[in-house]
Formats: sequence, structure tokens, C-alpha cells
Amino acid sequence: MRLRALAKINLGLDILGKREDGYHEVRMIMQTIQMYDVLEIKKKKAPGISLSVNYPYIPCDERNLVYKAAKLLMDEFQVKGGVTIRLEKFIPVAAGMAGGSSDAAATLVGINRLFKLGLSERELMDRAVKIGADVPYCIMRGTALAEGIGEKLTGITQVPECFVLIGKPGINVSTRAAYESLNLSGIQNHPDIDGMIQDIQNGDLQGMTAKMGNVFEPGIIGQYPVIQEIKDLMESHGALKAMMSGSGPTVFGIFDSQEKMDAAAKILRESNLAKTVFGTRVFNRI
Ligand SMILES: C[C@@](CO)(OP(=O)(O)O)[C@H](O)COP(=O)(O)OP(=O)(O)OC[C@H]1O[C@@H](n2ccc(N)nc2=O)[C@H](O)[C@@H]1O
Ligand SMILES: Nc1ncnc2c1ncn2[C@@H]1O[C@H](COP(=O)(O)OP(=O)(O)O)[C@@H](O)[C@H]1O
Repeated sequence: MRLRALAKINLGLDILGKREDGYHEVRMIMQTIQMYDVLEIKKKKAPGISLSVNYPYIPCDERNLVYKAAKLLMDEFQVKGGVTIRLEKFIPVAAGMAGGSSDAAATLVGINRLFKLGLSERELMDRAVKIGADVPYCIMRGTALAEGIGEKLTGITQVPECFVLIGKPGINVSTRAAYESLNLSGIQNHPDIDGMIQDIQNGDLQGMTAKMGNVFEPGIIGQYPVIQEIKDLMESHGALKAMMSGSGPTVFGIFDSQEKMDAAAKILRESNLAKTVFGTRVFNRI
């Protein structure tokens, strides 16, 4: 069984406060994009999970979210036999694009189908949050408002047609460290998430991009100025708006034409500011 695990960007990311368990209350607009890892899942006779990944520095044991996801369902349903999983990564790692979360989501969907466990999407999403706050969204996909710690999801109309340029500098940011270094009372500009939803519903791309904001940006850009340089390059070469995704460091630019995006991609590649440059589109839930 072959599955695609799609990446996400955060069109808007606001943080409202910190909970007693250390997690943060968020309000985010999530968007799936057509950039993905590929998973090949097969049954095997012998029990256990055999995982292999195309990068040597990514763990293949319990530390991998794919392994955790497979184990969670296989233990609960006492599955006889085991699985062999091959993961081919294309989504940049520790990038703010939910690569690992999406791999875990695809694994839950795959194991459910392969062993005919009969779980509904809702039932899979309830289990997904045990693996990570973004994993339920990665099962749902499309355009959504995410609240709570990211697991309370409300679908939104698809965004107006646009093109998305990804630029990831050659640094990695830990999500946990980004949340820990956040100064909640010092947040100056909270993005207008409700206004963005209105604009999306009205098909107003200009309005939506004008309201985009991510409260992680000031802190992370303070540590890594290259993020600002990539944003500036995209915005001076045709992006309606360029912003950091999630806890960073990936920057995405929103364009209203493929030609403009391709031209900006060429300049970004030549600049050597970004290690990964990839032009793509949004993915819509049918
Ligand atoms: C920031 C966001 C925005 O979409 O994405 P990324 O930058 O990771 O892609 C998410 O909130 C990341 O969600 P996810 O990556 O699933 O988080 P988890 O694995 O559950 O948690 C990683 C760490 O982040 C912190 N965390 C996560 C989510 C949340 N609402 N509050 C938190 O404080 C927790 O302290 C935890 O130790
Ligand atoms: N399937 C996976 N793909 C990538 N990284 C994984 C995976 N499982 C666990 N990890 C670990 O999680 C960390 C961050 O993963 P990733 O999901 O790519 O970040 P982000 O949430 O910022 O998009 C990495 O340092 C990696 O070691």
C-alpha cells in the first residue's frame, strides 16, 4: 500500500496562552500543500515494525512518529503479524511543515486500511492527538481553523486559487524550543484570524494575504535573520505576502500567478539563501 503524506503551511498562527500541562492554546489557519513524503506499507508474517527511511539521520525506531503511529494501532487491536514500512522523505525535516506529523497521520490511515480495523476518520483523529498536536489535522487535510492545542478542527472553504513558493534555509528549528522561548505577554501583533476566514469565504486572496501573521516570527527571525532575507526576496519579486510557517524556519510566499512564482523561485535559488526551493500549489479536501 502506497500513501502520500502531505505537508502543511500555517496561513495564520496565533497563540492565546499557556495551559497547565505546558501546551499552548492556539488559533491557526492550516493549509495542506502539494509537497509530500511517500510511505509504502506491507504486511509481514513475523510480528513487529520494520521501518526504513531514505535519510540516515532520521531514527527508524520508537523515536520515529511513523513507528509510534503503527505501534499505537497495532497494540490496541492486537494485530497478528507485523508490518514493513518504507518512508521516502521529501518534506524538509524540523522545518515547520509537519513532515513527521503527516507521516504519522498517513501511517494511521494506512494501518487502519491494511488490517481492516474499521475506524472512522473521527476515530483515527482522536487517536492521532496522542502522537502530536498537528497529527489530527494531517488526517483531515485541506483548509481548516485549528484551535485548542491544534486538535480542535473546523473545516473552511478552500482558499482562492494561488501558488505557493517554499524556501527553507539550511537550519533546523525545534518546535518545543520555539514554544519555550516564546514571550507570551510580549506578543505585539496578533493576526486577525477571523478576518482571514471571512476573506477566504469571500474568495478575497489580497485581503487574506494582507492579514497573514505568525506570532513565532519575531523571536525566530531574531535568532535567524536569513528568514527575513528570504521573506524580503519573495516579496520584492512578486509574492503577495511571504511568511514563516509554524515554528519555522521555512518561509512560504503566496503568488497570484505561476509565472511570478517561477521567476521568484529562480532568483531565490541563485541567491543561495535557501537550501530547499520548491514551487507548488495548495491541496484541497474534495
Ligand atoms: C508550531 C506548529 C504549528 O502548526 O507546527 P510546527 O512548527 O511544529 O510544524 C504546531 O503547533 C506544533 O505541533 P506538533 O509539532 O504536532 O507538536 P507536538 O509534537 O505535539 O509538541 C511538540 C512540542 O511543542 C509544544 N507545543 C505544541 C503544540 C502546542 N499547541 N503547544 C505547545 O506548547 C509542546 O511543548 C511540545 O513539547
Ligand atoms: N517521520 C519523521 N520524519 C521526520 N522527522 C521525524 C519523523 N519522526 C520523528 N522525527 C523527528 O522529529 C523531528 C522534527 O520533525 P518534523 O516533523 O520534520 O518537524 P516539524 O514539526 O517542524 O515539521 C526531527 O528532528 C526528527 O528527528
